[in-house]
Amino acid sequence: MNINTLVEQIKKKQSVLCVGLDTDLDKIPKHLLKEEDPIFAFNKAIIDATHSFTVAYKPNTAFYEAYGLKGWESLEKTINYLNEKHPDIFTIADAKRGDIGNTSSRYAKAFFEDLGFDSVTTAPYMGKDSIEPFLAFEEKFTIMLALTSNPGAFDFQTQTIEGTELYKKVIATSTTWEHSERLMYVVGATKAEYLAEIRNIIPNAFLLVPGVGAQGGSMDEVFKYGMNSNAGLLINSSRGIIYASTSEDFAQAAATEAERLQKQMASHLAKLS
Ligand SMILES: O=c1ccn([C@@H]2O[C@H](COP(=O)(O)O)[C@@H](O)[C@H]2O)c(=O)[nH]1
Repeated sequence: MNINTLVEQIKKKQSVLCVGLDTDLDKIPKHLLKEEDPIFAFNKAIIDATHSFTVAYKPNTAFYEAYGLKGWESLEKTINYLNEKHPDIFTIADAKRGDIGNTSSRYAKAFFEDLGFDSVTTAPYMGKDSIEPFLAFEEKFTIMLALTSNPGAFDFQTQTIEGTELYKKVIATSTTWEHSERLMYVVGATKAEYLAEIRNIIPNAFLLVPGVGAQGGSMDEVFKYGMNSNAGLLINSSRGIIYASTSEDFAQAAATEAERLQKQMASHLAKLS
């Protein structure tokens, strides 16, 4: 996808909402378990109910890989459904990959070419040659973990090395790589107070921000410190939306929660031209 399409969608829908499809057979409504593919049936119902409030969907691949071949088929059906029905909605494979170059190039092929996602999340710990194979793909985006939402982010990411916090060094270094314009960054909503400094390093990049809702991050703080002139944000909610109800009314409840978040976002996005 072209970045302009994403920005147009944000302005049109007055939303930066990303719905996380972390679909768990132990949590979805029991009546769906009799379907041939309960995971896809659930995802389809969630997509049908929420697409007008959202600009992105993010299946976390762990929830599909956990069910082996069947899970991978559900993931493939989900991305095919999104690409056919909603080609203007941005798709994220939350897979957190990254390996030596020739292995990373296989991951990039799998998510960008074979499955057809617009973007994939990557872990930058192995450095430039582990990320470059993803950046080689035109009109695809590589979303690098920068400052994550979990408590363990303080173990390494915020540690100071030679006078600079590691996450800042990672972000700044990545801006020197070829095709760095195809990079986006994960910053947890639970770390919103760090966003102003992150914006000093990458004023124009899009940030994928998980951690509102179940993890306790504040959406208002994310907008306050992280918004740029294109919005520059994709704010993810997974459990808060898809499990808003675990009964037969789950899709309607998901739509109600997605609309509530979209309205909150619209009040901030109104400031954009
Ligand atoms: O720093 C990170 C990176 C990724 N995630 C993922 O986002 C969703 C969050 O789910 P919620 O249910 O809205 O808490 C999930 O897929 C995580 O693996 C993250 O939370 N933090």
